[in-house]
Amino acid sequence: EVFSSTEDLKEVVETENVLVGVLERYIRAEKQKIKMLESHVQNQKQEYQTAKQDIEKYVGNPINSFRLIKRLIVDWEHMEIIMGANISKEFLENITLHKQNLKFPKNEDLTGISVALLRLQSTYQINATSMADGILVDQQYNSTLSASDCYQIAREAFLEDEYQHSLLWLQLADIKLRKEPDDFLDQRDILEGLIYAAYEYGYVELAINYTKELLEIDPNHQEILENLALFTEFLKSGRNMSIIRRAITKDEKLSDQLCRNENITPLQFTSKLKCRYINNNNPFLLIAPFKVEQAYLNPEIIIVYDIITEKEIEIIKRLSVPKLERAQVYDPDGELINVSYRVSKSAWLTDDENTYVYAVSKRIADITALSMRTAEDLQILNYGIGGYFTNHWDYYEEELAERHEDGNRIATVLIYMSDVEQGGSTVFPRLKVAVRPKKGTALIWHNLNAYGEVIKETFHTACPVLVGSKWAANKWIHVAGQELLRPKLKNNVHNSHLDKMNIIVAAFLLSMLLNGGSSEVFTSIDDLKDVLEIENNMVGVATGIISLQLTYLINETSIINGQIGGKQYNLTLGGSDCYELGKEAYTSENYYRAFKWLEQANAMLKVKPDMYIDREDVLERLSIAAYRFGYTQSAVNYTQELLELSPTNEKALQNLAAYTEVLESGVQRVPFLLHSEKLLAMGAGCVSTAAGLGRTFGSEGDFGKTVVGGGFRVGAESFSRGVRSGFRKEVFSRSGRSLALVRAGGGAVAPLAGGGGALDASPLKPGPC
Ligand SMILES: O=C(O)CCC(=O)C(=O)O
Ligand SMILES: [Fe+2]
Repeated sequence: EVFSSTEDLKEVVETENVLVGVLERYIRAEKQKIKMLESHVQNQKQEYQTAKQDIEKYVGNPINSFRLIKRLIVDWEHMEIIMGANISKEFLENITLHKQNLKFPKNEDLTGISVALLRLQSTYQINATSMADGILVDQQYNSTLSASDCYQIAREAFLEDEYQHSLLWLQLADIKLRKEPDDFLDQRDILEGLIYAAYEYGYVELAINYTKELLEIDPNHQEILENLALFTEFLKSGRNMSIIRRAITKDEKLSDQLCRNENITPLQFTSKLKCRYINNNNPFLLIAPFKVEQAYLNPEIIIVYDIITEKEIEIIKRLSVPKLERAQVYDPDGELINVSYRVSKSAWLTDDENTYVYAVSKRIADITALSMRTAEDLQILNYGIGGYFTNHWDYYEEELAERHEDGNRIATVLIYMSDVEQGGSTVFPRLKVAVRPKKGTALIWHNLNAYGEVIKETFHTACPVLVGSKWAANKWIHVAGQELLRPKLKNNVHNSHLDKMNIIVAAFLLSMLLNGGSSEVFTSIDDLKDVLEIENNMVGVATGIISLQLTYLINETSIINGQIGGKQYNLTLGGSDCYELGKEAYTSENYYRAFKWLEQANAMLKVKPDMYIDREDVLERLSIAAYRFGYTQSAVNYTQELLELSPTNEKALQNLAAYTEVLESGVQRVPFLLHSEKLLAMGAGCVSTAAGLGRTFGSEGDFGKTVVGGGFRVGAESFSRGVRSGFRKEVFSRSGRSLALVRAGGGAVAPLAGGGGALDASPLKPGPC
């Protein structure tokens, strides 16, 4: 099947080119044959003319006699051979071979593309005449349809029981054929079609008229004569044809309107929507925040600009092309099936097959503040002409959701990887929202609310592509794995465990894993260990604690002193624990939390050294975390402290120079804090409310302040990935795997020293995008 994606159709264009080549060679060969026959015929004619003047004299010449006889025996035999040469056979075989090896459309493609045209007609309200003249909505294109094209569409419409469409296309074919005769189409074919289409549509009288017209041309057409009798009898009986037309639902009507850019939520409502920058307190987003526009407030649908680069799009498209297959949907039994209401091709790309795919997933995690652990692979979509996906929800319904081990699809990230010339919008009929595809932009929404319940208003449609090609990618994020990020979230699978998954449990885990714990604690959380899969997993617990800190506004000191969830626990943290937490925050690029934990670690280790921990390591990381978060003065101070311990540390000296230069340049690096972070920074205690969904896309407001950095994104410095365990000293400066900011050959960190274009101090402005 080729009609459902532009990518496959592109290859079909090449197929046609190859076949045209074969046809041309065949025509040349046939012409050559005719040419040979012609020259022989000319010679013979000439001989005859000469002979005719005096036949007796002619045959009296022995040479002439010999040539006459030879011509008729030998030459004539050659002529017959040439005449009988079946040149076409070889070429036809060649064509058959090409059809097998090249991408070649089948009958189902003709049906598919014809049905697509009918769909475009009804969604975009285009009449057959306009379409045949190349007018699509309000654009004139210079491709038009001939009589036989119109006839073919009518035929397919008839086979699809679309009799009204069939009738209209046949009438058009009729008009066109009268103006421009066609080798492959006969007036009688059209009339026959008109008779049946009119009859099936319930226009019996019209069917009779066409029958009479056909009988004028072809008076002995037996079948038609019989029909005439039947039709006339039917008309006399006074009965009515009962035409069954499918009722169109309110959602369908609204979707069609929205696809046409009609009936979109009024402006006075949308004007309340804001454009903002998000960073989710993620340092990467701090450096290069994403521009976000709200498409709807509640449920929130956001549009994130420039989520993916041109290069990433190109690579992702290239990777997916060989994998594209007809997109399927789940039937109620959970089986994947082809359906006529989803017409596109799709391919799945895994994070580990390509760094660009991984980079996109990682960025989605940053933006949504959701874990990608149980997210589905990236689904790439390519729609052909008329390709669409009718109203649906992305979440699984009822039992299907219960059966899915990672829970339901909590959120959808739909990335547009192309612009679409006409059509192809994503529309939400119940919200009256329509979004036009824009290359590089993503549409993000939650399919489930904070309690894990489905949001029915997310019903949506991918409108048929009218002109152009549509590339998109879906990332579906699942419930499982979001427990720490979405504490209120319930889902069918993990419900019972999630109820227990609260701050107290985190405290238990903390005490167990960081301090050895007590047997009493062990038994009470035994069942949870399996569910959470974090036994002996320092990273998991550390990440969990950092997330919980933000959700419940627990500052470092409280945790260190065992005050969690309004209770005093019999656990305290030492310098090494704080260092572990700081390192983890650093690794997950949460430099603010890293700074806070490492500051604690440094202070504690100063008073009470730990034989396994080198305070230089702590200070180096601490100063870099400070710098990355925007605390340049602290970065300077801690680097100076490091230099007190190790005055010749080359990298520390270079970093100090770099930090000082930034400070002196006067560029203000004002850190962005989420509301909850601000409260935390102000020393608020434990509060009972969770941050909930509001956090997902960051809070509004402060982004107008100075943000340092430029370009699309600053790449991740992954020095500690993969060496999380046993990582102590070998990772740090002395091992040569530099953490330093100043590195030869650039690397991930923006250049700092003079002339470095990356330090763009111009503030980003709030306001509509
Ligand atoms: O392509 C679009 O605009 C939407 C696609 C979609 O809704 C889906 O694949 O689930
Ligand atoms: Fe969808």
